[in-house]
Amino acid sequence: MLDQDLLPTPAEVDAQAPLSPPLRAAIAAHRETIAAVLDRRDPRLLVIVGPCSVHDPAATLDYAHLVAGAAARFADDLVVVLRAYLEKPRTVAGWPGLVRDPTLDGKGDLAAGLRTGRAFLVEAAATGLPLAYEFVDPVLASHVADAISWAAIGARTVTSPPHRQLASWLPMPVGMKNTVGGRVDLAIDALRAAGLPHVFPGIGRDGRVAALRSSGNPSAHLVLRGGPVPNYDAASVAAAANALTEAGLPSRVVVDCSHGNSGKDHNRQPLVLADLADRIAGGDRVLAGLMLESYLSDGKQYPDAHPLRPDLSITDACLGWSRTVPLLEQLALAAKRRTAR
Ligand SMILES: O=C[C@H](O)[C@H](O)COP(=O)(O)O
Ligand SMILES: C=C(OP(=O)(O)O)C(=O)O
Repeated sequence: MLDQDLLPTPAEVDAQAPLSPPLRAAIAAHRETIAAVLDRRDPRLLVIVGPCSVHDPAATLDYAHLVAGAAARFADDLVVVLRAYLEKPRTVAGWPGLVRDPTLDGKGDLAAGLRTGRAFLVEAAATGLPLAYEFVDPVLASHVADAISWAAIGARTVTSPPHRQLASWLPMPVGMKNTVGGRVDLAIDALRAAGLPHVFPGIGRDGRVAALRSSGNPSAHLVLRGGPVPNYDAASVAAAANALTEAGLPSRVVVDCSHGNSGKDHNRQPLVLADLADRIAGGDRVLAGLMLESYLSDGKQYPDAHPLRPDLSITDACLGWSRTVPLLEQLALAAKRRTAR
């Protein structure tokens, strides 16, 4: 029995689910808008919102249309980006995401996962929303990167040199998360590495292993996601901003209201957000953006639930859409007040 399956190349998945020229132009414009928010050339607030993971593409597209409606409504004050996460980094083990296990049964049909995932990204991009993606496996980056407008290097991979080098090559702003243990200094090391040019092995469009050459990511930034204790409070954000300045980096941060900042309790996300919204309304300009884990319905289910609900997260618990809309309103008002100051 063969112990390997050949995967479609980036060019092959692109040919099956291509991005049209207008969509490519829209993605280029989204990347520039997000970079402008991070540079304070655009006074709006970045809001990265969406499910922990995509397990049902059709239901996630329904959710994306709701987000697109809200994004248009709040466009004067917010730049809303959809979490379109197709790979999940697990602490030990667990469902690794749609690309790695599209049938959710452990079969690991990566070829199908890449095709399904790519088709989802193209449809999600067609809603007009910028897409956010955590690049978990650098080998798969070239299959999806052209559809993505904001990237994360996550808390479990931020210390990895291949991920830092990948970030230096990715053509969109990349958020580096502090580690699971709460280390912000290691994320700052990652930002410094991502800002530099590198030559490193990766997968080219034809699927061959290639020497990729990067010129450094000009829009890499810090994402505070909490650790054993939260780090969204004013003192932690100020300490992170000082550390960024000392490292010669721009002092702007994105704060993740979920993960270590919510203790993985989705009911705490609105409390975290309310605190941040107050500070933004009060004129805090270090806070460039926020992340929220939100989906159609509130909470989560186990991935082996029968029947599996399309509208409920199978990884981290999310806020339901009806609880998300008032939070977007709150953030839009806070951003408007900050701009008016
Ligand atoms: O964001 C999702 C999870 O927090 C991440 O993939 C880790 O999950 P785990 O600790 O349940 O493996
Ligand atoms: C896994 C995630 O975050 P973190 O790396 O902060 O745990 C995520 O955002 O899905």
